[in-house]
Amino acid sequence: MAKILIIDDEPQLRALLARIIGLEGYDVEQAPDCTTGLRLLSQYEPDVVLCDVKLPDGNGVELVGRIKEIAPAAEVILLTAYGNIPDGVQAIKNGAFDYITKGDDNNKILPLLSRATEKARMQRRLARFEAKLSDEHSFDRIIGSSEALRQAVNLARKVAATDTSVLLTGETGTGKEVFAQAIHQAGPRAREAFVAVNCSAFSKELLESELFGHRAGSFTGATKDKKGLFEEADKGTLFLDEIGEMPVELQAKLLRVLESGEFIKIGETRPTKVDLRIIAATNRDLEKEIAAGNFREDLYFRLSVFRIQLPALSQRREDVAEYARYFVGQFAAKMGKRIETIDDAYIAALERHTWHGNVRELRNVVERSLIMADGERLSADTLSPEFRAGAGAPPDSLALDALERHHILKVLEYAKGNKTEAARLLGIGIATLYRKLESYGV
Ligand SMILES: Nc1ncnc2c1ncn2[C@@H]1O[C@H](COP(=O)(O)OP(=O)(O)OP(=O)(O)O)[C@@H](O)[C@H]1O
Repeated sequence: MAKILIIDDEPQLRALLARIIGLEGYDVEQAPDCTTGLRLLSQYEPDVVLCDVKLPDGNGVELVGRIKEIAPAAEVILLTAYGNIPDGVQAIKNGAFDYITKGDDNNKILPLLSRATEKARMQRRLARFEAKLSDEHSFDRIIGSSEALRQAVNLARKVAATDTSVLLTGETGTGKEVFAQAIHQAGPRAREAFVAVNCSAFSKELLESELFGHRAGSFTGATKDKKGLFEEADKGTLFLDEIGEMPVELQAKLLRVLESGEFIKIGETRPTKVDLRIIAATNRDLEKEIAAGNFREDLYFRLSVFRIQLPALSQRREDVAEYARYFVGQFAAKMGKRIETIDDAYIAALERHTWHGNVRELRNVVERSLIMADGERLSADTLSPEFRAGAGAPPDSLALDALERHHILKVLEYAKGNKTEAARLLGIGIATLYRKLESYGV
């Protein structure tokens, strides 16, 4: 039930309003002055405050700012005296939802209340969503207790509080994007946008228009004005993933944006100003790329003011078991399965493996084995044959083929026959999947 707080010093009017509003199904509290109103604000947590202008210990117009400070999600409707429009206008400037003239606008109160409570509810929902999002991307969600990973987390926590550019380096799947988001969330721009772009996913022309935006008609196909990602990320953070793949000509333009905070949209002549934090990531050795003429040294210096190297999983095998348990819990919940025990042989097989795809590969392997799991015990049998082959089992290619067939068909069944999804889960190309299915006569 939506909650309404009425702040008014006239007892009769207050009681009348409370009755009208209460009859509509709202929960109502009353306060005769500012002091009581402010106290009730934190105790009662109203959705909407109906507030008079002239109060014994203050002025309602000025109170609006205080109310919004204490309860940002609450909406305020001011009750102004007849003919006093300037009060209402000032109240809206101070953050009020609207104002109504006492006595004159009685029929407007209920529709206005309904709109104000709806807005307050949306705001609460948004605040909860933002809190959940920031929790999901916080440093606390970064798994791994090895010394190497903890050192990287410590460095990231330190730099997060500043506004410095960060360069995250490390093999694919080591968590560069996870770190970038945590740095953003723990930094001064947490409430602003985090915009990620994968520089390897676009051709040079497309990447340029994605980043800078364009004016309609500036090139064939540019039918509308388009905001670029620099602008989308204004005041927030732009995460440039796979920066090593950015074409050299664009690197020069990026450097200019970093140095001046300005850029020119495609098809425009006037510069646009932006205020950004840049976090870049790469799995390439940028120093080698500089030597080979593929990366600009000046951009490298600019981006690598603070560099964090994320350790590969092969350098911290002690983390494998922790990731495995974490991902088992995550996927079991997602798939509605109950896993009571994880066999030691299962963990041992994962610890033996060489993880070229690092945490991402490990996560995918756990997801696949949960699809295979039938009971409440997760055994090494749920892993694909290559893991078991490494466990010292006698090589029996016929048995392996049969296992592989069983595994692939089960994954395909889980993916509801969607071959692209099955190939993704299996970690093989779609063409390989088709070849295998054909050999099984499927
Ligand atoms: N320390 C970690 N804790 C929890 N999850 C992690 C961690 N590191 C990686 N992951 C998970 O592994 C997957 C890959 O992580 P991410 O995309 O951040 O890697 P990346 O280094 O950016 O990869 P790429 O270079 O391929 O873009 C994601 O699903 C992420 O949630």
